[in-house]
Amino acid sequence: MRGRMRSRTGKMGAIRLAGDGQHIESQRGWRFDHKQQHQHCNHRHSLGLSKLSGPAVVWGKDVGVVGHRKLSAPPHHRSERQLRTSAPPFSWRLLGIFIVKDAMDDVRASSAWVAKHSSHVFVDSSGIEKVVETINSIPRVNWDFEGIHYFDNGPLTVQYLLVLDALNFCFWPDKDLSYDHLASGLKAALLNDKSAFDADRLQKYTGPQLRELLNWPRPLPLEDERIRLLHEVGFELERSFNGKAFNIVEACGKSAIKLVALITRHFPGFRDHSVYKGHQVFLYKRAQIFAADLWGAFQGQGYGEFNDIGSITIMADYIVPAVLQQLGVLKYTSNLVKLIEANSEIVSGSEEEIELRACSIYAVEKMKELISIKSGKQVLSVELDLWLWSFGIQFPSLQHHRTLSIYY
Ligand SMILES: Nc1nc2c(c(CN[C@H]3C=C[C@H](O)[C@@H]3O)cn2[C@@H]2O[C@H](COP(=O)(O)O)[C@@H](O)[C@H]2O)c(=O)[nH]1
Repeated sequence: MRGRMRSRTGKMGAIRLAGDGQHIESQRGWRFDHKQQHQHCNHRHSLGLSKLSGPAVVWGKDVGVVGHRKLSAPPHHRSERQLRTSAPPFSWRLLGIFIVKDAMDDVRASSAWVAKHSSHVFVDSSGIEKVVETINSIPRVNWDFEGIHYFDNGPLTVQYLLVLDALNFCFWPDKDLSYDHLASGLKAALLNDKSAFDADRLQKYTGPQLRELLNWPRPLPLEDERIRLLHEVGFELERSFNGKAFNIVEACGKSAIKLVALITRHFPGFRDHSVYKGHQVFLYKRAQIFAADLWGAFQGQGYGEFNDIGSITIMADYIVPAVLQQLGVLKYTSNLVKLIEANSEIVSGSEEEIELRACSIYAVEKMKELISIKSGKQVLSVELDLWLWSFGIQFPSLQHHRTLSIYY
């Protein structure tokens, strides 16, 4: 497996996973060993990173290497430029190696596969045409249209959004609970105590403490899972990213694709995938919404600047499929209609559940293509998602499918 790494100086160095599966090697003479935790790296082109020390990711085309880098010689008598050019000895603690794939290509391709083989949910192309003909332009919905999110234009907002999206799932079992309670509850908690989402604190919350933080009077749906995921986020943030979510974003060089790859690589709770008719399907709802939320909150600037924001698909949750069905874009079998109307639980990982989510992604990708053909306008899936979702939540009577899931 081969890839290429671009250093900060713009020079290219090939990196590859060695045949023994134990080493990452570069043409420029550095080598990581899985077995040894500490490596010395003396080549000035080898890391190509913006910082001299701290958590860092080296990106190749196919391989990513996550590490924590420390200067082992004191830098007091050298300028930063000298340090870069005179090959200082870095100590590099290897944290992980992962295969870089275009996660959103996986989402798009596997959703299309499901749509082609589906048995319970069908994408109606005439329904898509009607929607595209009826709406002259997609209404622009402001990201924080509800005014419920924390925003300070800095790193704490990134920390807030990661915690928010780690818990952004399955509100429906409590009929009074919604996403708004989570977003505004976490905001109030942070305004009250700026250290509430520090990595060490995240690892210690209990169910009752989370309820208290959100000012929610009774156990939350899937509360144990929510606590497990909070701990996971705190632990991995501390282990690999100096406790700070902005380090994850900074490591991705303005790429949403890399961000989704890194998040799903490091935080198993975000790895939203399943097996459908023997085929692996990737939907990555919460990982993608984290990128979308950054983009929306920071208005495409700073921590929200992604050169490839167009690669994100819609976020397959339980609201958007219901809206698409109302619009005539999705058609269900009568059995599935009965299940949804009776509020029966649809098992997580069942064909029905995967089809509902994957066909929604596929349908909106098709809608996007048609808009581009008809009007020449390039709309983003993120924009279509926010439009469909904000439309759906205005109708509390909208009947959606009910699956107990940590993914959405
Ligand atoms: N596709 C999609 N699904 C989304 C969101 C959001 C919130 N995004 C915020 C970002 C900017 C805006 O200001 C939004 O406030 C939540 N959800 C999902 O909805 C469900 C909750 O529904 P209910 O129980 O009625 O609150 C649940 O699965 C949740 O994960 C979205 O944007 N797109």
